[in-house]
Amino acid sequence: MGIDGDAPVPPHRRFGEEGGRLSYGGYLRLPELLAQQRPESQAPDELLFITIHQVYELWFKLLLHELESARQAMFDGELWQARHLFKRVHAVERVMVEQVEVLETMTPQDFLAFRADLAPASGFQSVQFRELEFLSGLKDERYLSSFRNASDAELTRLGRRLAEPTLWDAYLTALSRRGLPVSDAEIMASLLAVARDRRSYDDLWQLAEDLLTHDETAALWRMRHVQMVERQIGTKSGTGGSTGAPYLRGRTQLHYFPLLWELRAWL
Ligand code: HEM
Ligand SMILES: N[C@@H](CC(=O)c1ccccc1NC=O)C(=O)O
Repeated sequence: MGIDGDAPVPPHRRFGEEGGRLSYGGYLRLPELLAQQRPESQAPDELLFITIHQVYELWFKLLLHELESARQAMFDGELWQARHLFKRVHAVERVMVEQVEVLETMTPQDFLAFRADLAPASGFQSVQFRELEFLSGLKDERYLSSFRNASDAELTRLGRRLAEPTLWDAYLTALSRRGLPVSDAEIMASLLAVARDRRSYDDLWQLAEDLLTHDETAALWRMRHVQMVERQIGTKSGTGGSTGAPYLRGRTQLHYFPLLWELRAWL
């Protein structure tokens, strides 16, 4: 209660100088961060190109952090916590899809002014992107060879991601904690049981839907990326040595959680 006896007053604290230890730029390491945009060419749009990729890599870093926590929450049976984190993951993923539009303000002519300077670098070599795929369940070891120029630390990270459990492994643990069998032969029946008995299993159902949304939004990004690629380089091959758009179109068919898609046919 407040001093006058009726209106409750929330406790609060006024912040002052606090010894002047932290500042905005110091806390956010802005001198370091803003020194990392260094174009290879004089082309005016290269700053945009670098900036957008760095922003993606920051989002990738956050996604890896949140998805690791969501995986742990599923292992621990704390499904509410996993769902809370997936909400954030989905929001970031939607931003990542929308952000493509910013790079599409660049004309192909302006891209060509610096594209040759980039080869053989390419998105192929994004370690964090591949980590996200591995963590989500798409473990394709063939990509390790595309990381010729990766540092030892990066290769170690990828190797660890290959070895560690995926989001799907964690979801299976969550199912079995509730007494549902998860062997290859029984998993579809368990998924169907969850779908058909929402009174008992709604949390598990909603969590499966969260996984599916993660899968779907990743596919949306791939589709958006390939549209941008066709707009920028048409049928040219990629600086990373692939066929370009045809290779990327093939990757839009991928699913992190194929059983959740297959489930639809059995419902
Ligand atoms: C002008 C814009 C862009 C063009 C023309 C482009 C083009 C390409 C091409 C042709 C590939 C296939 C690999 C190769 O042979 O090079 C590729 C792969 C990739 N790009 Fe881009 N890209 C663009 C922007 C971006 C952006 C903004 C990101 C965000 C990080 C990105 C991330 C990736 C990733 C992760 C891959 C690997 C995909 C996979 O293997 O499934 N790209 N890109
Ligand atoms: N692979 C692209 C070049 C490119 O987009 C790129 C080059 C260096 C670092 C990141 C890139 N982004 C995605 O592939 C191309 O073939 O034009």
